[in-house]
Amino acid sequence: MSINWLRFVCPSLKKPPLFHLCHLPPPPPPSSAVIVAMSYDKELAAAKKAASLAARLCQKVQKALLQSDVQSKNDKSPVTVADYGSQALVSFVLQQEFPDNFSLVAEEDSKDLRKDGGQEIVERITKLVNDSLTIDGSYNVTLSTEDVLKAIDNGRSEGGSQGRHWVLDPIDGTKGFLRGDQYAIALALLDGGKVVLGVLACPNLPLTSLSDAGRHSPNNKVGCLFFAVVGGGTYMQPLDGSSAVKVQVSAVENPEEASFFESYEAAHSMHDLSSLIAQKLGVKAPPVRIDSQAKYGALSRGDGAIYLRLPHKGYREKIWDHAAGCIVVSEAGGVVTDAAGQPLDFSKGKYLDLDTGIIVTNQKLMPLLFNAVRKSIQEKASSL
Ligand SMILES: Nc1ncnc2c1ncn2[C@@H]1O[C@H](COP(=O)(O)O)[C@@H](OP(=O)(O)O)[C@H]1O
Ligand SMILES: [Mg+2]
Ligand SMILES: [Mg+2]
Ligand SMILES: [Mg+2]
Repeated sequence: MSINWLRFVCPSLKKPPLFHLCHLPPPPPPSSAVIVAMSYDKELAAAKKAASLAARLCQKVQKALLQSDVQSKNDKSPVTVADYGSQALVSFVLQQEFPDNFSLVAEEDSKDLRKDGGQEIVERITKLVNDSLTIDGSYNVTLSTEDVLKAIDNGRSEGGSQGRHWVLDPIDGTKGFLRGDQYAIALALLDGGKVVLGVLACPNLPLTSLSDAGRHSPNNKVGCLFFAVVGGGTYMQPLDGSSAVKVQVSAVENPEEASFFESYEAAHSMHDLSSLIAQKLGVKAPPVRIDSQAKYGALSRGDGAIYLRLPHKGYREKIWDHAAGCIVVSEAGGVVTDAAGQPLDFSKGKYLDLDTGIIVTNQKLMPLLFNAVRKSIQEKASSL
């Protein structure tokens, strides 16, 4: 199995804390104004379909990967046939559903695939995508390798504050995917620079809480689809399509009873800083380290109460790593801010322009968490 390797890098500080939801609606209009409720029904149905199809493609590849035991210890950010296949598939489905108004900001591009020696991998990706489309049966097409490369490159939009843009991470947590652990297909819709819809497919996330005893039992089914539309709450359903349930973040108010999530990869978040924060809060449980936006999904249903993401200096967060997760948590009653207490701003293009770190919890715990984060960051800086 061929695997190409990519890498990324690089953040800032400002303004007083606000504790807003990340997609906070504008202030209410005067009572005489006509309120037009925006419906995103068609977009939600398309996003769920695209993410579920992509999840199936990824599951197939992950199974083959694990069986053939192809893994790597290279610590650069990886990209696999499944990342490309997932992006091509989601891009194709969305373009079919919204041919007149289609803009996609997505993580991957076809540059490496078009290089010498890339043909074999492109053929594999094309086969995976066509197999997925055949199983689905809604589109009577067979894509060529060039169609697949174009579908991948249709994710080159820059996003921004005007109009609608889909935001896709075709596999978030590629390192987790390669290890056989957690990963997510994360798809969101921006409208006027705000996240209005998010879907998170988490093929390896147990349907029952991560905090439940016996979660490693072979009977514990995995595969969750979280979805949220602005103002409509957050729902979770099994990836196999059975019915959805509304979910809520944890109601824990006492930080000693809170458990928290952080990245599995220490390079993605400073584990020493989160331990200091946990210590200040009096959190008793050890951190739960998992890959990808599955953390946002798990938090939205109350598996844990806090998610801390504190990247090393210089790392710039990309919108596709947080857009879907942010609305999934905030519609479930949670709060997502940067380390300065500001809501995340998805309107500035591919990157989030934020103060070092992202903090996520429920509304009751946020003030305590925010203070602990600020104090810990100051202490760490003065000890250097
Ligand atoms: N040095 C770094 N610091 C912070 N995040 C990083 C990073 N290197 C990669 N990432 C991002 O972390 C994401 C995975 O998040 P997590 O740590 O929550 O699993 C990666 O997404 P991809 O796997 O889509 O590339 C990548 O965008
Ligand atoms: Mg990546
Ligand atoms: Mg990612
Ligand atoms: Mg990715």
